[in-house]
Amino acid sequence: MAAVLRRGAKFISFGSSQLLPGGCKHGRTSTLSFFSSSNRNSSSSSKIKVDLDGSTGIAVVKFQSPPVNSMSLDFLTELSISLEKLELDKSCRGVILTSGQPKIFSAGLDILDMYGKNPEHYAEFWKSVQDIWLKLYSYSKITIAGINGSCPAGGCLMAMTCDYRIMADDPRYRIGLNETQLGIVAPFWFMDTIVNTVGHRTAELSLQFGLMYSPSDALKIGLVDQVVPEEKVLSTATETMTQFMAIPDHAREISKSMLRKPTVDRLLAFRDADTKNFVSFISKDSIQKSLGMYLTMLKQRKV
Ligand SMILES: CCCCCCCC/C=C\C/C=C/C(=O)SCCNC(=O)CCNC(=O)[C@H](O)C(C)(C)COP(=O)(O)OP(=O)(O)OC[C@H]1O[C@@H](n2cnc3c(N)ncnc32)[C@H](O)[C@@H]1OP(=O)(O)O
Repeated sequence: MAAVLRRGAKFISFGSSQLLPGGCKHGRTSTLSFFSSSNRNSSSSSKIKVDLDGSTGIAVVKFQSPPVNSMSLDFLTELSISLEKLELDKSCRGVILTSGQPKIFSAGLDILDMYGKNPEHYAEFWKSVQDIWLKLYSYSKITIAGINGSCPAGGCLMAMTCDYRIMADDPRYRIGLNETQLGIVAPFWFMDTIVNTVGHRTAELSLQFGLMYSPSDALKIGLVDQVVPEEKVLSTATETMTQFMAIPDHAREISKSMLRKPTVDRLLAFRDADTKNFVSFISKDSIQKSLGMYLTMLKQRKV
């Protein structure tokens, strides 16, 4: 997996990979805001901000982990706690996942959690990735992803767990499972999720090439359900949520569960083996070396 850096171009190459077109640089500080109206229930951990509107039953869960909402162990833990609280909250009927960072929904798994750590850390990290997928893929409430930025790999996986995906119409944004472009293989449950979303043939091409789709191409293959101007992502998500809410909860919930249970059960059955596979794969010297080079390239990239 030789790494090649093409500076000055729109993409960076890692092995045969292309990084997403970017150019945006992000501040590292975050601003927390609070609502005081009696119908709103807001909470904010350092990386996840939750705003539950008691009058509509809709919670907006905003990722606020600068610069790129990468899914670190801390991020995943905070997200998991927030989702658990909302699932137990009877006043919440649906959750919109979106980003508070400009131009990025989520950069996927945090590479720093997969690099230079010990096997115990890799196992803990991987279990938290499995946990968030299990939670979201079998979430009883309605989930909508408001994809207001790029969304590679783990970011795409998280969006695919939702019941509906709305993406901002910006040709610079990309979404997809690009693992093969990084020289790694998407785990079987990532694969199951994309097969369930876009169908087997499209998933085959998508996974083998590690394709990253523009919003309009993602819409064509059914990876997202709607593409709207960026400023309308949240309002469209709210309107769509209202349509889902018109369906009796129990009937919708049972339908979702029946459709997704076999996929969920497959990970549950092989969870330990999957963790062992991940730890042994990510601990390999060759993989660590490649991840190190990839990180260096990300940090050096100036476009
Ligand atoms: C046989 C079976 C065996 C099973 C084994 C399974 C193995 C498979 C394991 C896991 C599957 C992997 C899933 C993943 O999600 S891997 C992560 C994939 N993500 C990416 O490749 C995205 C990389 N990032 C980018 O392309 C860009 O950063 C961007 C388009 C998201 C944003 O671009 P831009 O706005 O220009 O920002 P910068 O590139 O300048 O980045 C800012 C800052 O953030 C750091 N960074 C970016 N992405 C990550 C990341 N995923 N993790 C950690 N850090 C990240 C970047 O390095 C910059 O840092 P700084 O210079 O210090 O500010």
